[in-house]
Amino acid sequence: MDARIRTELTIPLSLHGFSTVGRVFTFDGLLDGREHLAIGLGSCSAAVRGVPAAEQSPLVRLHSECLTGDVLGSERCDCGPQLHESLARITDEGGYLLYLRQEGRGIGLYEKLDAYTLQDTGLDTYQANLALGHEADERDYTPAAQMLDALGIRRLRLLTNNPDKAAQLEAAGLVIAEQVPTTVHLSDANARYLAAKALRGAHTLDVAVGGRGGGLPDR
Ligand SMILES: Nc1nc2c(ncn2[C@@H]2O[C@H](COP(=O)(O)OP(=O)(O)OP(=O)(O)O)[C@@H](O)[C@H]2O)c(=O)[nH]1
Ligand SMILES: [Zn+2]
Repeated sequence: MDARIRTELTIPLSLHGFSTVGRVFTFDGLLDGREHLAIGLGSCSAAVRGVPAAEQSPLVRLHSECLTGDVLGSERCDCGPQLHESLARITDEGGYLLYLRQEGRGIGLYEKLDAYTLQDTGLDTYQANLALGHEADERDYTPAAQMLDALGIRRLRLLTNNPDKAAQLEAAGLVIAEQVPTTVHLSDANARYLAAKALRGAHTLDVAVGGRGGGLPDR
């Protein structure tokens, strides 16, 4: 199914003292009917329609919504610092941040918070999803592929440590010229979470082999 750009507009952005300008795109025809956004930054903050993008490889981040991390600054996960890092790096190199409405790896906010309460009893982030009757990760990046297609992007550099994002975009026909890792934003509060991602979620996080104080715990 094809999607098309519905609206584009320029919005000045400021987060944790970092200011930039975003070209914000909305879409019609996205597979899951959710209100995902694409934000063009740096050299991609100007209108892009009609620009041949075939030979370009913009830096692209698929950022899954995390209200607790992105908005409230929760330290249980690394989403807030990753969002900040992504805005800065993409502004610098030129590309897009796709803000995907996939709260809680696709299970929604209330279910994620229920999963947090289970994690407080000892389950890891994936076990908690399963205990609630969900998949460990329910995200489908088909709408992201549709958005990139609507923006005229066929080839990109993907800012992620999650190989599933690259695999799903490639399966949708996009060319991943490079998988660019994000910084590992490790803190005492998110150490168990990042360890679970590295050990059980196959994320390519250097913390799995080192970390602070002799390495991360097993969950
Ligand atoms: N179900 C659930 N979702 C979580 C939890 N912690 C964070 N999330 C959600 O996970 C998503 C972010 O996924 P991450 O695993 O941090 O990162 P990623 O997007 O898979 O990979 P990167 O591109 O490397 O950052 C957001 O939608 C968060 O709301 C948790 O404990 N349980
Ligand atoms: Zn988060």
